[in-house]
Amino acid sequence: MADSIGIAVMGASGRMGRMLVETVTASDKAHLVGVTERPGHPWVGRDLGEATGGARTGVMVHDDPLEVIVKAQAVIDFTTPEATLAHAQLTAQARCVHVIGTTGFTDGQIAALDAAARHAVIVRAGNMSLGVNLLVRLAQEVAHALDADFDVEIVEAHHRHKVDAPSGTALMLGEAVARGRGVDLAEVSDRGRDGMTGERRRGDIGFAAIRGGDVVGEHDVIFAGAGERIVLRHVATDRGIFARGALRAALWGQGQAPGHYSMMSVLGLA
Ligand SMILES: NC(=O)C1=CN([C@@H]2O[C@H](COP(=O)(O)OP(=O)(O)OC[C@H]3O[C@@H](n4cnc5c(N)ncnc54)[C@H](O)[C@@H]3O)[C@@H](O)[C@H]2O)C=CC1
Ligand SMILES: O=C(O)C1=N[C@H](C(=O)O)C[C@H](O)C1
Repeated sequence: MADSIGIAVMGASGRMGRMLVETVTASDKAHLVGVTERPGHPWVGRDLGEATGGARTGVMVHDDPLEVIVKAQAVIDFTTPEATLAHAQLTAQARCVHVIGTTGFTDGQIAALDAAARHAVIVRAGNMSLGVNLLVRLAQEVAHALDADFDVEIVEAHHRHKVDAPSGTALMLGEAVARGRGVDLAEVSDRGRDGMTGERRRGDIGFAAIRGGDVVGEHDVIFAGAGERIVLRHVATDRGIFARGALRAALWGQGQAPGHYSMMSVLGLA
């Protein structure tokens, strides 16, 4: 285990938490040093393996994040914005790499993460997959090549349990299009059309969200012009792509200077 880094997974019973535990456990570059769940969760105080109906692992489920952060070289966090913010205070104090997959932050919450990143390495992305991060780059280039004669619409679909919209990925794609056009997304973002909306405003970037069933995550960036349409699409069929990206970020973060990084840096696309 000399070269293996110790990882803590927050929110271990979640859809992503389970996938992260599996991915870290299977890795020869990292090992699990602890996991957490929210206070009151039935897994708290139990052995992780037994909680999932398997054999004992010796890894206990804690509801106190500090218990696991002090043992970890990297924390992987796909929980809620409030929990992630609380974790960021502790990872900054412990100088521990904090990989954040959580989405749905307010601008104020992101500013708080910027402050924590003055002391520790934070890698945060609304989508940790290689494919989506490449799509972000492509969307920026296509937006740069086209003018506002092409209307941009970002359409995303997710499972029925997702609580935030637009998705973190849709916002990454919107930011990329805005960057490509040299505009501020906040000035041109058009979300949640309903009723007598009036005609589409030239240059707006539209967002639409579909929720249903067990859709892992699908994103289209549509450039709609007169007589033609370009559609850039990513379809996720397995949450393993996000977990593998998060583990890669945790390994990449070791030895980096404090800062608030994205997956673009991890993947060498920055
Ligand atoms: N960046 C990326 O690549 C991806 C990001 N996500 C994001 O990750 C987040 C989680 O997604 P899911 O796993 O689908 O949700 P989930 O609801 O299945 O899991 C979240 C887990 O966090 C736990 N939790 C809540 N508060 C906690 C606390 N204070 N301490 C410890 N655990 C706590 C919950 O009990 C739950 O088990 C969402 O924001 C989602 O959008 C999801 C997939 C990929
Ligand atoms: O909640 C999810 O499931 C996902 N969330 C991320 C997002 O908000 O974009 C990434 C992925 O699409 C799955």
